[in-house]
Amino acid sequence: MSSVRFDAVDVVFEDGHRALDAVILHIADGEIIALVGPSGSGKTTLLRSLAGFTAPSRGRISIDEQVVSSSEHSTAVEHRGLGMVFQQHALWPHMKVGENIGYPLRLAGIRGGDRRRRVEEALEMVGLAGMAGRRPDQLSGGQRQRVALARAIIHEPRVLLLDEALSALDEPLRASLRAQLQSMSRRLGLTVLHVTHDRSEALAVADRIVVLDQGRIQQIGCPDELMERPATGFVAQFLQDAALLHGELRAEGFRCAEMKLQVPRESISQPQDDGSAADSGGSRAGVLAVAPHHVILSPAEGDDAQGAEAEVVSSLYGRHAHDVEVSWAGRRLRGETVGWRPAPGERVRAEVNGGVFFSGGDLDEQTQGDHDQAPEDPQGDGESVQVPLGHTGGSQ
Ligand SMILES: Nc1ncnc2c1ncn2[C@@H]1O[C@H](COP(=O)(O)OP(=O)(O)OP(=O)(O)O)[C@@H](O)[C@H]1O
Repeated sequence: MSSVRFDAVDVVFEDGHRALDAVILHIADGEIIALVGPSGSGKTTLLRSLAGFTAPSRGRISIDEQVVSSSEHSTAVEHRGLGMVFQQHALWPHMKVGENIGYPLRLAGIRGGDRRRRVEEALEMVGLAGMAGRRPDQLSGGQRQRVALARAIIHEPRVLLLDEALSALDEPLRASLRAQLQSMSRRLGLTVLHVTHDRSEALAVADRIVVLDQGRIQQIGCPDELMERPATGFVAQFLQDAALLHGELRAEGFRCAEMKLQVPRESISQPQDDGSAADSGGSRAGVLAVAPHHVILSPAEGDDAQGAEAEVVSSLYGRHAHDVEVSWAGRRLRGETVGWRPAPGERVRAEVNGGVFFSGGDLDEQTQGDHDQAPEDPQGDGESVQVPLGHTGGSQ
């Protein structure tokens, strides 16, 4: 329904913490944007500053070219024309479902049959037709969340803001609501800003994904772009659980001396290609981001066993491919196996058949987050490992 612009927005809290740092983000009318990043990266702050709950310290936020937030001016929350859904569905327990959903219309002075008709339409839109007379405590968690969604869209918001709106739901309900959300947003032409911890959800529903880290935008792009051309090692690690290997890129390929690893040049992509010294016979130091699909594992004793020896650390079942973590020359790498699932402790052969190279990459010790002796990521989702790579994208 509307376009949104963040122009060089900083948010610095009273204690001096900079939660948003020079954020530039232009969202087109009708676009679905997912906002992802590690805990504390500024996702909720970005959403709250668009909603009007948090004021920028610098820069401007506009909806449809109208400035709603700047350091001098702030449009009241209720006059921004936004719909919001949060993780915990905040329904009024004493009101029936229909009254909950119709409340924004009541405030706007829309009465009687017109209001009832629009409530029924909104209920139908979220798959709850005929439930207007129920009380919230007679609904399941997923149904309550859909009521919250219906209430957020009933007054045709300019922008729909979702903060972990599906996170409290279990699969497969979450998957079906995800699909419903996407098709409903398309049908209504809604502009959506969706904050989520769930990387696969972001890739599934969004037109473009914004990756935030420490208040700065690392990359903005459609799912294919982010997966195939991550702008930084951080993005590759965060979205794909890529391992970051230090080494040198030469004409013949990437070499990581520490792991005695050689990856052929033709299977390496370079987002920052700058007339490569390596192509002209020189070499460049940097980092190879190796995603799980680049790590080829095979049984140690097989006829066609190749590569280096590695030990299986964990082995998780996957519907399409099993998720196998190995310890290889003191490093932890995640790989995938199909039709064969090795057990923890088993010796396997490991090879790397590709990756994305980032030259320079002033990495500090935290990059070694997937080192054997480093503290492990407690959630196993890569989100608590922070990698400050020199290059920051911030591209549009
Ligand atoms: N009112 C505040 N005063 C000071 N610091 C704050 C305040 N609100 C948030 N922060 C800090 O700002 C940073 C960004 O917080 P924010 O809630 O936006 O992160 P997030 O990416 O949404 O995190 P999560 O995924 O854990 O919800 C965090 O370091 C947080 O501690």
